[in-house]
Amino acid sequence: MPECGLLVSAPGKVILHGEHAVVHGKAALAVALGLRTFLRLRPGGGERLRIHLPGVGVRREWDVAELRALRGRLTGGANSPSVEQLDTLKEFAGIAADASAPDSLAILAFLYMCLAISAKYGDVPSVDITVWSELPTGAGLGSSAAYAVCLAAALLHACGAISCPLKDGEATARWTEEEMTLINSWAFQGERVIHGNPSGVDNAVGTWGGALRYQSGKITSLKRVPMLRILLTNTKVPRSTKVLVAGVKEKILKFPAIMNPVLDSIDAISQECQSVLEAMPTNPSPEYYPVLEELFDINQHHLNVIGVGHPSLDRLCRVTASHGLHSKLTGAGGGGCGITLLPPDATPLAVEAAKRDLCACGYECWETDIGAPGVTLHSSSSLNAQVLHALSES
Ligand SMILES: Nc1ncnc2c1ncn2[C@@H]1O[C@H](COP(=O)(O)OP(=O)(O)O)[C@@H](O)[C@H]1O
Ligand SMILES: C[C@@](O)(CCOP(=O)(O)O)CC(=O)O
Ligand SMILES: [Mg+2]
Repeated sequence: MPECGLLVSAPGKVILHGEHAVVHGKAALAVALGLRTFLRLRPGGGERLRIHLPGVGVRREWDVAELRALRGRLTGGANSPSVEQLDTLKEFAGIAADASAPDSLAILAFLYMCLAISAKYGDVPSVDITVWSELPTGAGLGSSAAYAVCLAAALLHACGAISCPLKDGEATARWTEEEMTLINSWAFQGERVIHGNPSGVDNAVGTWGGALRYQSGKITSLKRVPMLRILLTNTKVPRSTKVLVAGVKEKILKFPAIMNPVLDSIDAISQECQSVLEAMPTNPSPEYYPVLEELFDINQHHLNVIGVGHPSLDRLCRVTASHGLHSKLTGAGGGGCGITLLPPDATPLAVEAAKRDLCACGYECWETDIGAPGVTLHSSSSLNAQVLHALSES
């Protein structure tokens, strides 16, 4: 156990193309966002394990000996959470069998990861863990994966399975490729608890950062990523990734001959978009944008066809179109966030007018950097004093 504790962070993500299709073996293009989730781990007292998750209103603690005994009861499941294991954890934590509330899923993912990691690499650590985020929860920006990546890194570190790469005087450090692969694989298990059947793209972006193509577990960095300006809009309509992913599966099973070609088409959109992005100079001129915009429009229609649209997202697309801008949903859809491409020749006036009209719908919108670094270890002194203050207040 690190004497002085540790602070880790992982970014959220934006899927440019391929959400849902990626669950069914198609390609997705995703970029890391400049909005992050942070986890602080400190040595605990009195053989207790405490978690504080202000984003989902959770403050819980357990006896380490009790968790060890619970771990002994979690047989089966091999390398992924089984229904029986999750039922045992729900019973232990007092969570209803069909619970899908944010706090329940967060506790369940934590308990599963903590017990599975400690069973493999060491003892249940006596620590205090606090997780907070700049990302909206359940809005399509991969908050679940950023949470799972932070937990994986911190718990693997606490159990001694990965090193402390931070050198004296450094503000941040990254783990080795091998260690990141391990973090990513455990984060995927955490995503499984929250999503049911995740593709793995979100935890891959949370771990590796940057911009990548993901298909059936294969992660490829994009050769070149132009400076894309993207406007993010949160419709604030709540939805659950797990429910939406399950709905798409049902539709594919019901209408395979109709739905599979749509997924193939989404796959082709991802390929086409990747070719355009890799051909674009870092500071792209407007000529590349009409194709990117058309791909956004086509994919948005496809996502409606597979049943993950929402009137709030239709409205978002209509509002931005009235200012000559093109949008699509991002992430699981059904509400949550949309992305709007901001070409270099979009006038500041048009962008401001679009933002104003989106806000008038009750949406929240903001521009953020893309291609941010993946999971990162921070020196505790680099933590913004204000954030610490906010945490102590929450
Ligand atoms: N900061 C956080 N603290 C605790 N749990 C979190 C946090 N962020 C996300 N989660 C978990 O992830 C779930 C949201 O995941 P999901 O429905 O996949 O939406 P998204 O990943 O798009 O934000 C929440 O219900 C909660 O269980
Ligand atoms: C819909 C999906 O493609 C992305 C889900 O992203 P989010 O949880 O809505 O941020 C599911 C997945 O890839 O596991
Ligand atoms: Mg998610």
